[in-house]
Amino acid sequence: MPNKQKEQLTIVIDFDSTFTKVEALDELADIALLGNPKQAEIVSKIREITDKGMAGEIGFADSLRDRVALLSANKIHIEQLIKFLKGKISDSFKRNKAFIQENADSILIVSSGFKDFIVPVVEELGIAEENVYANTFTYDAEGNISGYDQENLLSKDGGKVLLLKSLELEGEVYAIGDGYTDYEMRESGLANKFYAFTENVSRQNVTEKADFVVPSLDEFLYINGLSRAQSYPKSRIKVLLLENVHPKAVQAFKKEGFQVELLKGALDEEELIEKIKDVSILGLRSKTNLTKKVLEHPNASRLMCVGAFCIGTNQIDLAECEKRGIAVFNAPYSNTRSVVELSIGLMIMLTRNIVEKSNRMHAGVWDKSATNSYEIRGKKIGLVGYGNIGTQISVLAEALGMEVYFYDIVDKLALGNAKKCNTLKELLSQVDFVSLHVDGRKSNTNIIGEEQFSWMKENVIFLNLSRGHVVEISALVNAIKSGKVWGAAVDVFPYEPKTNDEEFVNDLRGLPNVILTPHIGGSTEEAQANIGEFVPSKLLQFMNNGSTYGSVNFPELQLPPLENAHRLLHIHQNVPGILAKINNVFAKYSVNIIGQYLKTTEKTGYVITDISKEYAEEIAKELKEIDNTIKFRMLY
Ligand SMILES: NC(=O)C1=CN([C@@H]2O[C@H](COP(=O)(O)OP(=O)(O)OC[C@H]3O[C@@H](n4cnc5c(N)ncnc54)[C@H](O)[C@@H]3O)[C@@H](O)[C@H]2O)C=CC1
Ligand SMILES: O=C(O)CCC(=O)C(=O)O
Repeated sequence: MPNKQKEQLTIVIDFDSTFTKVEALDELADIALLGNPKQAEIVSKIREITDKGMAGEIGFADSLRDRVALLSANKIHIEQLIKFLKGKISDSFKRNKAFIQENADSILIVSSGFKDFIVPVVEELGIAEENVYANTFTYDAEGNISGYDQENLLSKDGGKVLLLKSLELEGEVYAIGDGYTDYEMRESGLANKFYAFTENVSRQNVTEKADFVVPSLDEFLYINGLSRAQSYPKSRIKVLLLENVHPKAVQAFKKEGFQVELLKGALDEEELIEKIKDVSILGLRSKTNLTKKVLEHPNASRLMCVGAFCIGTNQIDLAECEKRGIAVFNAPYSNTRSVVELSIGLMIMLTRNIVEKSNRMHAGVWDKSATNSYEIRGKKIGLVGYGNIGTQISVLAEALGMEVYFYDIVDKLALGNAKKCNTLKELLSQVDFVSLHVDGRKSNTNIIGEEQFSWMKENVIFLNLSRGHVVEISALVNAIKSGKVWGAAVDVFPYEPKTNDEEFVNDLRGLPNVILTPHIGGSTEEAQANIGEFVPSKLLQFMNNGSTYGSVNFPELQLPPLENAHRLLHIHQNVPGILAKINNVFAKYSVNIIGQYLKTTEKTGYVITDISKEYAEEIAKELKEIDNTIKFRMLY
């Protein structure tokens, strides 16, 4: 973007918990006291003093003196600390290295910490030693810290104010920091504005005094119209994650600087309409329905992409999302193995009547007998749906000595010795186990009902780990009660409780040799951690560089990284002539196109154009105004 840098602006930046994520003296204590039996006690004492100082509860000079006295550190520890701190530079500072380097002359680091470790760290982003104002340690002959230069203004109470006064800066002075002493520069009138920096720490007594609260450096740069790494600060972009997705997902978005909210349970339509307000990225699992009604509500107007933290996407109105230029991603393989293992385990449990035996044991009944216990080896399993899950079960079941049959609406290659059936009836009428692994499309509603149970063999074992609406529950209940179905395992239900606090109500409750599980086919630590990484990575690629590779409803494009260019993303209805109109705008403004990518589906077109950094601001406006445009955004 054009650099609207202000004339004579000096930016005064704090070091601890601002430039870096941590309080350096606390970390130095950790390093220096390693192996000391009193380490925890001393470090906690130092942290307590730091916090009191930062909150303005004790004078700074006292806080510094007390902490240094507790340290017992030497030069070797300082070297270790520098290495550590270089890895702890705040994410938004790292992201905006270009701004910091270009403006290093007008940036001052003003800290009550110590130059000994601050200078090498800030130099990483191009800030020179002469722009660092901080304390200095004194050392004894062995290199142990013996104290600090007590003449330094920054070692005194109100040190930052004294220092700033002595500098006699001209022009505007903006101070950025997380502590009360940073605010004091504003209070004294020496800084024109104070920005409370909350990326790492947020203190109420500081934020409430600030002119602006900035969750990242991007936000500071955005507010002041300065050049920055993010076109729109991510701290202004809301991510809503539902259904207790894995903490890794929360971390992934937070690390990128987004505003993240995580809710434990699912939301119903009305609740979602309420919560989706201003949300750009939505993450959900199988229980939250993202319907047309939600999508067309004005509250959903900022929604850009959706992550299904699962395989199934039947809970999302994919067509409506596409129509609105919202890209949807899922995790097509991350929990496959978990469902497969559970299905195999359930088959064995049912065939051996284990649940009943276990329940009786808990009631004190020892019933050692082989009655109603069988092996699965040599039995026939029928897989309805031969996709990723169905085929993996096929391979494992065959390895266990089962004969595998499958039926799929799509022509699928048989793995191993599995036998393809041409109709559902052909499959159901000859197998001992029926296991459903179809997807949850609407047309699969009640594909197993009274008639289909009537085709099955007597004493069949029945499993549904696909979707609840695929099976007519009353028909299954009748089949179990009549003895047609000898055992059943059901993991998915037409209605599932929204949270763990809601009662599970279903006619399958209390029936013999029926294992009921709360939709946990994919709920293993491994699967959830995989999903928690995979889905955010797709959503972040979409947000950060426009890639839609792996999207389930959008033209798929894997884009190269954005380097030294602006990227213009234009989503439109797939009607003739849009590309020409887009390029006419570029031609009109003599824009140099570095790269252009186009992909369409039947209904939607997605054109990505990388242009050189000099451009006229009217271009974006004209591109947005092209007829049939659905969404437009710009990355740089
Ligand atoms: N219980 C749980 O926690 C989990 C449940 N699932 C469910 O399992 C489903 C299957 O997962 P994947 O195998 O990964 O999906 P997939 O898309 O690879 O396979 C589904 C297969 O079912 C076939 N199919 C669809 N309708 C059919 C019908 N009426 N008759 C016969 N075949 C039909 C499709 O052609 C496809 O081959 C998911 O869509 C999801 O609903 C997935 C993960 C966890
Ligand atoms: O874990 C979940 O919430 C849903 C799992 C599932 O059914 C899926 O992956 O499709």
